[in-house]
Amino acid sequence: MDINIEATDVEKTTIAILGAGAWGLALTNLAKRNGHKVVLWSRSAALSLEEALADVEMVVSAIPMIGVTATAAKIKAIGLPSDTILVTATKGLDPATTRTPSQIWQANFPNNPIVVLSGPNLSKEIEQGLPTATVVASSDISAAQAVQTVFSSDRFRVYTNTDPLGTELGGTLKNAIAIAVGVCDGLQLGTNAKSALITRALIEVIRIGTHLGGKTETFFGLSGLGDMLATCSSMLSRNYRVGYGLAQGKSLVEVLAELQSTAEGVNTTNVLIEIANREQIYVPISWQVYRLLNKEITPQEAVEALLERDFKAED
Ligand SMILES: NC(=O)C1=CN([C@@H]2O[C@H](COP(=O)(O)OP(=O)(O)OC[C@H]3O[C@@H](n4cnc5c(N)ncnc54)[C@H](O)[C@@H]3O)[C@@H](O)[C@H]2O)C=CC1
Ligand SMILES: O=C(CO)COP(=O)(O)O
Repeated sequence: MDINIEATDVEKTTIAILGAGAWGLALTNLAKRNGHKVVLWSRSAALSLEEALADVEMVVSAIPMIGVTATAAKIKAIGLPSDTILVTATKGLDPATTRTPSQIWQANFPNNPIVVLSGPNLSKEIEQGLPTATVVASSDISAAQAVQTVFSSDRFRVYTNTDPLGTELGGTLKNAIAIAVGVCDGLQLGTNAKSALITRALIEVIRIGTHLGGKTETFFGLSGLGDMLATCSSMLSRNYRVGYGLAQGKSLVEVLAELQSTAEGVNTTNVLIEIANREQIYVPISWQVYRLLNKEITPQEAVEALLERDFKAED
């Protein structure tokens, strides 16, 4: 049954949001607009992590992948009540362990409910008040519903889901694909090529994601196809802009310096290829992105390599 949530009707939650980047700020504004009490914490804040976490019912991590392991360890040392809901909004893979952020949080807090928040959520559009939807996924459905209540509004439609890993992997793996599609557009290969690339990339994401434990149907939802379409069609996507910039002949260092913001797809592609090599998963598109990012080929050679492969069936 659909429930229409009015901001004024719901109980107010005390929340710590970690990471004061574009996504942490957008999530803070969404929760505050619903009347929840939000403490926004960042590494440079005057407030200590311990102070930020005092008496909160929910912790939302919008920290980039690079900071997740250390932050989770710090919070573990501080200690959290086992009923505090941990929400992870990071889209990345840990280079040291190849784990997802939710797996890192769960390993540190085995008794706490963990919820993944992911969807087609370009933060700039959300900050402009434009409408979108997202997914909150957990094996603990009441925790997912609590997060749904915190963030839902007439501009931000939040769906629950019981496949946290699939939800998280959709949002993470599409960043490598957004780089590939940025290259495609940067080289002006046309709408047919872009459509073919996104469609074949979805098959690739499903192949990897289901191998790692996600459910096929999740990748056809908002956090899979939905997020892939958003990031593969917008200059607001940092990952897309990485590919676009490389196609224009810029170096990766130059492109990242211009962005001055997190593009998780660079690290994710490297970790993904480590996983694919280890577990023998066929990832032709991500493989070409990997070779391009590691200066083994040019953008043009990456396209040629994809088109020159052996004939195969569409599966
Ligand atoms: N911006 C967006 O539209 C969305 C971003 N995300 C994800 O959210 C995460 C954060 O992204 P953004 O906020 O956009 O990045 P950002 O580049 O705007 O901000 C990152 C923030 O994290 C801080 N930070 C950097 N290294 C850190 C560390 N080692 N420990 C703690 N904090 C550190 C930075 O000081 C900065 O405040 C990424 O995983 C991204 O994929 C997810 C959905 C939407
Ligand atoms: O994940 C995002 C939108 O859902 C943000 O994409 P970028 O990290 O590529 O900007």
